[in-house]
Amino acid sequence: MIDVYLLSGFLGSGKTSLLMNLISQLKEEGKKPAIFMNEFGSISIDSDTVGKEKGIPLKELLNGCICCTGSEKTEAQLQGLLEENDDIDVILIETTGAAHPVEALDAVYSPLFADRLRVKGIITLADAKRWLEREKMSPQIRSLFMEQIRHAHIILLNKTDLLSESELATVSMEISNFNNTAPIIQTVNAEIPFSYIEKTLNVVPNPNQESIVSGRNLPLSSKLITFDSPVDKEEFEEWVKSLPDTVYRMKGYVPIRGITNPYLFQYAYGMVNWLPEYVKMDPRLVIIGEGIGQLEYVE
Ligand SMILES: Nc1nc2c(ncn2[C@@H]2O[C@H](COP(=O)(O)OP(=O)(O)OP(=O)(O)O)[C@@H](O)[C@H]2O)c(=O)[nH]1
Repeated sequence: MIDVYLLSGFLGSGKTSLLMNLISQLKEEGKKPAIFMNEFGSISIDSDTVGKEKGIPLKELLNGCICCTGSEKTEAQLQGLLEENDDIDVILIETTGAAHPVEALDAVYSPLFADRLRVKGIITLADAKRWLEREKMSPQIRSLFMEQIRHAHIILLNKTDLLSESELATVSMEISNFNNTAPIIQTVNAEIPFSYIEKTLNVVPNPNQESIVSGRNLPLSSKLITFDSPVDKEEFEEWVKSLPDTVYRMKGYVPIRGITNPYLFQYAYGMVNWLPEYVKMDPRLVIIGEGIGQLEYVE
């Protein structure tokens, strides 16, 4: 299993700085990290910087952000990365600053990789100065900025050098009230030992919950459901409608009674989408949401 870490955070919060720090630490430890990056538009300056680090596989999604270009493309990219490099230990994903954490998670978690990738969690860079000035943001941007912090499994309160001690105390307190499950680490230039991140996110997963995002009391988690036998499509859709609205995303291959191959099933924001598959995929479904550990499909 390859460990996957998602680096989240608003535009300019320090994600690239963190990525560079972590790469050099991992290389010092003799590990082989791979990087997945995404930026809006075409060639990004960030990828040029990282490309200078020799010997690290870099797959960049150039045509938009990792989360909105469709998961097939991400899956293909990940597949390529895994095929070309069979000795990767860790994958670091720098999500675009405009990504919602659920979308970022969604992009890396595919039923295709359930046996190969272990998503360890989301590390969010929170720009301390921007937090203080968040009232100046438009409501939509502010909400994204705050969602990234709310769903973090570890928060790096970055750019602390730009704040006075009393401002820093205020920001730390406000953020810990806002997300009371993630540890908050004050950083400058996103300097943090990788061993801390590894240790914090390294908890033994509960085998009953098949949690893909491991960790204790995490705000966001995922769950894998496998199907032993084909289901009735209408009953399945009824079940989908009955789910709590803290289920944000589902995708996978659902075996339908009377149809040869499992259908590709997608669910996002209340919308359901079915697509026939020409290949027989393993019948399993991934659910991403909050408080979903006990969800089961029963006909
Ligand atoms: N003063 C200060 N500047 C910082 C700190 N961390 C990062 N910066 C600067 O902030 C700018 C953005 O940092 P990046 O690491 O590129 O942030 P990013 O989140 O990758 O940015 P985008 O790719 O644009 O979303 C750079 O000019 C950094 O040098 C910090 O702790 N203090």
